Amino acid sequence: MGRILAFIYGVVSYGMFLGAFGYAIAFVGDFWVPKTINSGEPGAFLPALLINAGLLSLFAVQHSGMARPGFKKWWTKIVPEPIERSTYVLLASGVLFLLYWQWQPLPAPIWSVENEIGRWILWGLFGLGWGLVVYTTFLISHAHLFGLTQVRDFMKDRDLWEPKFQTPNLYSHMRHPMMLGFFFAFWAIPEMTVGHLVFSIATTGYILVALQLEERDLIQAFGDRYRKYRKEVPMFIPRAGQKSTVDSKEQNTELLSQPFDE
Ligand SMILES: C[S@@+](CC[C@H](N)C(=O)[O-])C[C@H]1O[C@@H](n2cnc3c(N)ncnc32)[C@H](O)[C@@H]1O
Repeated sequence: MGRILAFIYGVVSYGMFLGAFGYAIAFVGDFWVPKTINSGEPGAFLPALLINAGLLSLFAVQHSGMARPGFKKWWTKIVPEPIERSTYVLLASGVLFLLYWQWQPLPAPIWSVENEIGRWILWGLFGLGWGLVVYTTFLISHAHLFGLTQVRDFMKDRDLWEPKFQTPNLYSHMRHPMMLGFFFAFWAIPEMTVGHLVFSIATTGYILVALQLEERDLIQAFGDRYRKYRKEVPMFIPRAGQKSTVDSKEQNTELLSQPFDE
């Protein structure tokens, strides 16, 4: 019974993520949904800025803090390991909904692209960015990233599957294609407002810091193979004719068996 409930919990958390992710596209793009990054009655500048900074900080602390091995080691004493990722996904989605709800608009324009072709190019890059984010989740493991593999394995009474070091497809040319997608999604905007600029600068800064933490954990888990990959493959901008020579099939099993050790 507990295993079925855990599975249902995982699926519900995943549904919340889908809602939060879909809403993010319209929120950032300023279309379709009732509350967007620029909609609502603007208030005083400083309080609005502080509220937005608080919302973004809450997201950053939850998102990066709860992803650290040290935190997981402690957290899984309270939350059972099979639903740890689903709980992370659920809380991240909840924080995102709070951000959409409480975000304060700062609608003063920074730039406005009037040229029709220029606008289409920017919207194209915006769409490409979100598409890249979705696509890359499937390259490593979509189901594991959002906790579905874990609850399925638990329901079927199997050992929990851990993702291995991988360099498939785009990952053999750049280390962080998903974050590159977010950069396009956050910056390729024909009508840039002060509020949107605050959002784009803060999220870009956050991603650059969060990636340092992620890579530290990847080195901890995969050792020299990740170090070599890091030397060969740039973070975002691929080098012509160059790709990773690290064999991601050859697994570093002794390190992977202790993913929570720091
Ligand atoms: C949200 S994904 C982002 C991946 C990457 N930073 C990107 O921008 O494409 C984060 C998860 O991917 C995992 N990850 C990142 N690169 C990986 C790789 N080459 N092989 C396996 N897992 C990886 C991290 O350990 C983390 O659990």
